Amino acid sequence: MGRCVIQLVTGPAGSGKSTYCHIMQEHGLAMGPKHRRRIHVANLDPAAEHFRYDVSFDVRDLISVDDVMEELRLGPNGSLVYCMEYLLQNMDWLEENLDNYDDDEYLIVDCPGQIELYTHIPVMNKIIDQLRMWGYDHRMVSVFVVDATFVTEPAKFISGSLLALSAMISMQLPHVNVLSKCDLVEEASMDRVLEMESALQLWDVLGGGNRSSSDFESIPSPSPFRNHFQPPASRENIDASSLPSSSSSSSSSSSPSAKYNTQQQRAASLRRIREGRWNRLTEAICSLLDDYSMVGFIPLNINDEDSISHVLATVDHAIQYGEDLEVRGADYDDDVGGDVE
Ligand SMILES: Nc1nc2c(ncn2[C@@H]2O[C@H](COP(=O)(O)OP(=O)(O)OP(=O)(O)O)[C@@H](O)[C@H]2O)c(=O)[nH]1
Repeated sequence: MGRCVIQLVTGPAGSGKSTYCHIMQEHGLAMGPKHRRRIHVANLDPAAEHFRYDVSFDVRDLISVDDVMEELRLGPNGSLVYCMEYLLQNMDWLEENLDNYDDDEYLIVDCPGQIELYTHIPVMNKIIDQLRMWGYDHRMVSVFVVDATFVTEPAKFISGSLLALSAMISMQLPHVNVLSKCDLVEEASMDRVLEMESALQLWDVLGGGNRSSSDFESIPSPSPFRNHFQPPASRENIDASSLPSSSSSSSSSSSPSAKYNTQQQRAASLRRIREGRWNRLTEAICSLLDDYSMVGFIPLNINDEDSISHVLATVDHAIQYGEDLEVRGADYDDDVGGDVE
């Protein structure tokens, strides 16, 4: 019984996990003769509906969300949790399927994306622990897929980074974050995002920082960032005493439209104060991500073979897959008289 290499593919719903699995399977077969690799793909998502890859084994043969919803009359989320706990109690099913692969084989597992399965009800972590006990400890890598549109808006960028961080910490495996759907993001904008050296810098360029409108002239146009952000007023200029008070509204005018305008001004001032605080909190989170170099993303454009190769090479590197194959190269054989296997 061997211990194949396992890529566990996770990420939010709809982020492109199944597409990633399909693309990698096709890419493995399309690689040159020296590197060609048969990539097996298994589905571990009991709620999956359609996928385009060839499935090696499928958890829905054991249990599916549809069956649980029908038989136990649970909702979709409760059914998913039930299915994963059922899998945990029937791990011999998984062991039997994994036993079909040898040491040199490569398996990608399309996992459910719900973050609750990794944090609140850490059922996926228990499955990973069991895999460790079966001897896959140094044979597993996690690939977290995030939609590229996540990094083109400040709030989504922070949310995506924290989700990726949370997945990395909970799974405790070599970890690669993949930015999917890069073909859908305008090239100029994507290049600019990828040029950024830090989360803080990216946050600033996306318009999250406390900046003046002139700073935004440097963002190339057309750019999705420009549409999504109106720079907030400077924090220093806002304090509670500057807010229009309700008493001033009655003294200035008693007409309904004047009252309405004053209320609008007050609401706008309060919103600016909140934005100032929110920016400071977000900057602190970005600094934390930067200080510990915790989150990075590898872009994936499924229409570009070089991009797919780069992602696969990065994942291989994270798990040191293929390092033992390097010594078999022709150059090395020549150097040592061809004695080395
Ligand atoms: N253009 C483009 N579309 C993509 C890409 N990746 C995924 N999609 C589309 O995004 C949608 C969701 O993709 P899936 O691969 O099913 O995403 P998923 O994460 O497996 O989804 P769930 O398993 O339902 O959570 C589908 O319509 C895909 O065709 C990509 O790289 N480029």
